[in-house]
Amino acid sequence: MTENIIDGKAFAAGLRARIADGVAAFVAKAGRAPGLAVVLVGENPASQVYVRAKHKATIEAGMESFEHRLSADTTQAALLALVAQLNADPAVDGILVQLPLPRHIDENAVIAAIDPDKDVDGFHPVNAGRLATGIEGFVPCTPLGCLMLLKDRLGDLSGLNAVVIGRSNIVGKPMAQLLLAESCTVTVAHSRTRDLPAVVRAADIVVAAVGRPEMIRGDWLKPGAAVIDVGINRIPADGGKSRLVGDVDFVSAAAVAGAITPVPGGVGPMTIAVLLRNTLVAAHRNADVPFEAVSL
Ligand SMILES: NC(=O)C1=CN([C@@H]2O[C@H](COP(=O)(O)OP(=O)(O)OC[C@H]3O[C@@H](n4cnc5c(N)ncnc54)[C@H](OP(=O)(O)O)[C@@H]3O)[C@@H](O)[C@H]2O)C=CC1
Ligand SMILES: Nc1nc(=O)c2c([nH]1)NC[C@@H]1CN(c3ccc(C(=O)N[C@@H](CCC(=O)O)C(=O)O)cc3)C=[N+]21
Repeated sequence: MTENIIDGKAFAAGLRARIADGVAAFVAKAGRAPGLAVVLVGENPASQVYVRAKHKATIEAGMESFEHRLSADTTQAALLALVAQLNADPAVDGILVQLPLPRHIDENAVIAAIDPDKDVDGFHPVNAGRLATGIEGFVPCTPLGCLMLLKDRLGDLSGLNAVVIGRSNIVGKPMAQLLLAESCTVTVAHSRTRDLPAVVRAADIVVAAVGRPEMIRGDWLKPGAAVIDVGINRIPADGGKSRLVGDVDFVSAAAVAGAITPVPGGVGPMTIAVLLRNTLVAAHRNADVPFEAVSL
């Protein structure tokens, strides 16, 4: 049974192709390419992989990529100075500071320093507030990518019971806001939730953003539920290697779910495609060019 698998990788490739068309149209009108600045502090191996993937996708979409790699001992003041420089640079439409940051740097202070209208991650409190109050702004890439996959598969989501497992500022909370705005009945579960399997069993939509390998099992699910697995967990595999698994036990869940995203190849590729989408939207706003949203 493979028809219930949601191919995020293919959906993301289609989205990136539509974005590339949008970039070409923007260049024709504005006389410049949209620009994305990515800041990486330190040598976290996973972060290096993501930053490389973002750079490649940015170039392939026809955008300008500005990469800033800083050493792990960079001071908070130096990072804030770089953010201020990027805020003031007219060639930079979007700014992403890769998380996590080294422990001696206050992530909230850095996020708050980014110009909200260049905050293509949607992490700034102004954008969180806009999302919560229904004002247009930047929506975090991972939850917006999850919503796109859900709407593509299910159409209208109104009235459905949705459970979001996880309440982080970058995934769980904005995911819950997006589902609420689609008129779902939303439950947000977390580490203090009592009887999580029973909560999950009531859900038509399950979004797992926990960071615990294969925690959500098929026998927790309501048959036919749509399952979106945000988790990215690297676990040991045979031969001293490692492999990537989600927060959902894919084999048991796929036997019960009506639709399910795999890991890898599900939500991860969507995150990067939506980052490009947000950057294209930012470029239109910054250049004062009207944005004709063609299913982006
Ligand atoms: N695919 C992608 O593009 C992305 C993937 N990720 C992945 O998504 C996952 C979540 O990321 P993130 O939101 O940043 O993680 P956080 O660690 O910030 O948040 C995890 C959340 O899960 C909750 N939680 C932990 N244990 C349990 C449990 N046993 N039962 C129920 N809830 C629990 C925590 O609850 P509490 O608040 O009570 O502590 C917390 O709210 C990770 O695997 C991460 O790698 C993240 C970003 C992008
Ligand atoms: N400021 C900031 N913004 C982020 O959006 C951000 C961040 N910091 N820090 C880390 C998380 C994580 N994240 C992912 C992006 C792509 C994949 C992705 O493409 N995953 C592939 C597999 C990649 C692999 O093989 O390792 C997949 O799931 O198919 C995963 C995770 C963005 N994040």
